[in-house]
Amino acid sequence: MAPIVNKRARLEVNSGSRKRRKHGQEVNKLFQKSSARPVSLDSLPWQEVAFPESGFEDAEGFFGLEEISNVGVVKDPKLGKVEYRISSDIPRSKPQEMSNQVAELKHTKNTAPWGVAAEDDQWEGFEEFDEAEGKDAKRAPEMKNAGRDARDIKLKPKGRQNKECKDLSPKQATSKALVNPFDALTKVNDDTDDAVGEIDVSAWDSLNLSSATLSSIARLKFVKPTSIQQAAIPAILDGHEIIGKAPTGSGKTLAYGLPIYEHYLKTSFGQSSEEGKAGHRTLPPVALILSPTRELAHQLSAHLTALCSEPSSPAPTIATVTGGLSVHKQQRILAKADIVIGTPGRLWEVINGSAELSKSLRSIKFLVVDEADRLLSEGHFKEVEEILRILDRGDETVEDEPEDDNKTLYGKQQRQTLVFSATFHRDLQQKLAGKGKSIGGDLMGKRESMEYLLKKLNFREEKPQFIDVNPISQMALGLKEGIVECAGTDKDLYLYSLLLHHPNTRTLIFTNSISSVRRLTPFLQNLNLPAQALHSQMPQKARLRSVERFSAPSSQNPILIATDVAARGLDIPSVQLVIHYHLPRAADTYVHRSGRTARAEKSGSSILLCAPEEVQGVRRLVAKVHARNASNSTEDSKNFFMRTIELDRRVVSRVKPRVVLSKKISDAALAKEKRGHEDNWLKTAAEELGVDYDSDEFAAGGESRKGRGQGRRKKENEAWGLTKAEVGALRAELREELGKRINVGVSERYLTAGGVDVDELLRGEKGEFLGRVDDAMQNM
Ligand SMILES: Nc1ncnc2c1ncn2[C@@H]1O[C@H](COP(=O)(O)OP(=O)(O)OP(=O)(O)O)[C@@H](O)[C@H]1O
Repeated sequence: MAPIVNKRARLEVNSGSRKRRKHGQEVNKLFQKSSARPVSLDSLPWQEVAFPESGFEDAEGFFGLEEISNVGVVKDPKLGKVEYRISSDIPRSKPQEMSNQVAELKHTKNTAPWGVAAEDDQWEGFEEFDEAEGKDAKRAPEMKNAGRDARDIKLKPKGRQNKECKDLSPKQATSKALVNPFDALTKVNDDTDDAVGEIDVSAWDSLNLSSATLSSIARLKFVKPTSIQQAAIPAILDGHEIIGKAPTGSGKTLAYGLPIYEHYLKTSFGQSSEEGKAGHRTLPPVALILSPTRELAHQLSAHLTALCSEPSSPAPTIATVTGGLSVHKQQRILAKADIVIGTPGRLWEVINGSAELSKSLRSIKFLVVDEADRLLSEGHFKEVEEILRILDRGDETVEDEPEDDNKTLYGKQQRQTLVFSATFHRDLQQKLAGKGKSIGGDLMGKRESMEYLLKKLNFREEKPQFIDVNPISQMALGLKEGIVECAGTDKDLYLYSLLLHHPNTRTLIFTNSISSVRRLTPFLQNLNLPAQALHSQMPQKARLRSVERFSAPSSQNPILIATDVAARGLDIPSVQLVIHYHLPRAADTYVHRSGRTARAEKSGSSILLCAPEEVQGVRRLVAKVHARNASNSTEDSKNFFMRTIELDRRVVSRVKPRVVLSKKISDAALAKEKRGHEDNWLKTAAEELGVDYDSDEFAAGGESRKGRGQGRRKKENEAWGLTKAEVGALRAELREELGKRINVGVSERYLTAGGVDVDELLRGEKGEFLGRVDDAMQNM
């Protein structure tokens, strides 16, 4: 007879006495308590039952059986499913103890060798599970395999069963169209499975989450909910609509992600076995999540995938719909999705062309608008509006439409709209908070209003709940802010010097323009710094590749130069430094850019390179961003939200030659590239007009033109005019410069050993604020 693979949970090792039976029942009760946590089958230290030395020869058929002690099997009353639980009230057996127990078992006469105590088996749930859900294809693989012939079962290495499932559900694995660079960011360390059992998540108890969700949270090792999660989750689970405001990096994604998952689980277990047999959920999507950028959409997808990868629970299919990928492919993926995440433009394109998709999205339970102030701002709202129009289209025709089961499940009237951001415009915020007059100075403009938001988003509730977990500040607590003053023409020099002062630091540099990203990337690469570019005109794959390289744990000294496409929502672990190469155009942009560091209660620095012509702007910025802080601070502290950082001028002047050389080389390459594009364009235009085109003549004409930009054009022409040999010579010179030591005084050392303690400067032990907040406010 072929061996059977099976697993059994065992509460009591020995059988027999009434006393022991009673103890077993008491133990079982402990597993019903909320402190008992669900665990995934694979995370348990299953022990193979050793073949008995004597007396049980006829037990051959049970070879391959694995057992576990002190694990309860209980039925989750909320989800109606059976699960494995461990309790901190019951000490877990160590492997050694377990093998002792097995040894003991071998000599216990009336106990079967595979660990099932003949009388004392407290576990009665398996049969119930089999009966109720026996045909459900979504059961944990081990459960499905129980009792089957091993020839039908693809065995995985012991202790690593279902590993792929941990990273990605099978459905996700097959539907995944593109490698998501954010997968690595949210992947849970598989090697610490055992430790998962030790994570105490009792701090989440008050949120009333199902044990499957708690199990996921334990796997993510989130010991307690963040403030926004604590406040928003119960309200969402109670069916309310939410406008949530919380600082950057404070866990807003899971504030809506957890209720979505909870709802998904609830409705999935409610599916009929016929639907289960079909291999995927046949219900419409649970949620539609709108994101302002492609990168954020992919990151949200990875974040939710990590949450929803509980091996013993069904996993939702998450479809990410962003520009840069094939519409048809995305339509196919979307058709099977349980959770849809997308950027509004592409999403609209994809669903607009399909009546079926539009129809199924009209039945969503949750509409999430992440980074809402951005998505609802002028210039971006149109596409969101189009999507809302599609979602609500059925409203007028609802009476004519035949009754549809899907609608009764997530009827349009039951849709919950959830809106989140770290920043909201001042007027809107005031109105949402139900306060009268704005105290002024806080972030934000004038256009938006409560009525505007309510009207635009078609909230079902008359007044959604406004949750603001930190009315004082949008900035993360662990963030230090600083300013480096320099001439506008010296920004490249100071940027490089600053980077030298931060060796091995994951640094994100923000600029206001794509052309600056294009220029600074080769400039830093020439200086042997591994800079990556990110801007909206890059092809999608290159964008994802840049993020992937920047966030790879193995990257040394990673640097990403980006436009504000990376300012919102990106959650790249261990970004320690954000540099604003240009003063951001709006105060909320400054908040979001700076929020790429100091996330999840970590610390980080945000440093602004400030040219004299930007000083007024910086003062206004400080006044806006820190106004509320200032009004809550003591007289002494309120002047120092941002500190000036004095870089060692000797260092700066010594690195200048290499900076000049690197600039010349990158300018030459860019000028040639630009001229190449222009030439092509002009040649085509000239051909169409039937005139001759001479590029030198055109360049000379450009040079002779007077007015604004003349100096820049002249420089561009000079850079373009450099020959290959001249560029080669510059490169050789630069190599030599880079090989030189930077002598910074009495003790000669490489700069990378850390000449100036920028952190000390940011702590305020040196340096002084560029402008007083109160002065700045007077100047507004
Ligand atoms: N309860 C928790 N405990 C510990 N870490 C958490 C918890 N919830 C979320 N995190 C982690 O905190 C980080 C930031 O979360 P998230 O990206 O959701 O922040 P956010 O508030 O949306 O930020 P932003 O405003 O910049 O978009 C993530 O790495 C996430 O995994």
